[in-house]
Amino acid sequence: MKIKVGFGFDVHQLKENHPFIVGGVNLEHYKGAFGHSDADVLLHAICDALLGAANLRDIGFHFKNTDERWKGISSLILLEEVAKLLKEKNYEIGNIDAMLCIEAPKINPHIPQMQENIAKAAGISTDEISIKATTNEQMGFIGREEGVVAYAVCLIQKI
Ligand SMILES: Nc1ccn([C@@H]2O[C@H](COP(=O)(O)O)[C@@H](O)[C@H]2O)c(=O)n1
Ligand SMILES: C[C@@]1(CO)OP(=O)(O)OP(=O)(O)OC[C@H]1O
Repeated sequence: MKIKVGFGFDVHQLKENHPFIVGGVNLEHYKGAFGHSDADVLLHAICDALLGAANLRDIGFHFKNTDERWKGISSLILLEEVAKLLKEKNYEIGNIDAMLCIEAPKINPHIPQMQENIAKAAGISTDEISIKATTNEQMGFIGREEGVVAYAVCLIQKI
């Protein structure tokens, strides 16, 4: 069986009075992530990990940030499209492990809902989706809440 690994990274700026959507969950916070889409940093890192594993370029290659079709779009839809691209290449997703670097708010209470959202969009079990979070101990741009970061790795296999 051919197994491949993928890695993804994303960063988004935080701005006041913006929605803060992470893993398809709308977090209550005084700041939110800014981007062309809904700026879901977790889903973007996961999309890039999946695309990378299948050697299918990256999220910006498939969904250009100048294309009006993707303006404000839910990244759950982008993840669904990425899962379709992998299926067309006869890959199934094994597991995903992701790390969020977000100073605030607390992510832990929202992880089960994020797992549900990602499982539905990617077509895999919640048990195959791990999400973790850390602060940046008040240091740097993450610590000052100027931005947020996510990393993800995944395994995929040929069907
Ligand atoms: N936005 C966050 C950040 C962290 N967590 C959880 O808190 C633990 C401690 O975080 P430190 O950065 O102080 O090490 C971390 O391991 C997470 O479980 C969180 O839920 N949301
Ligand atoms: C998702 C896309 C497309 O709407 O826009 P953004 O929300 O700005 O996100 P980014 O992580 O910069 O990635 C790729 C983009 O093309």
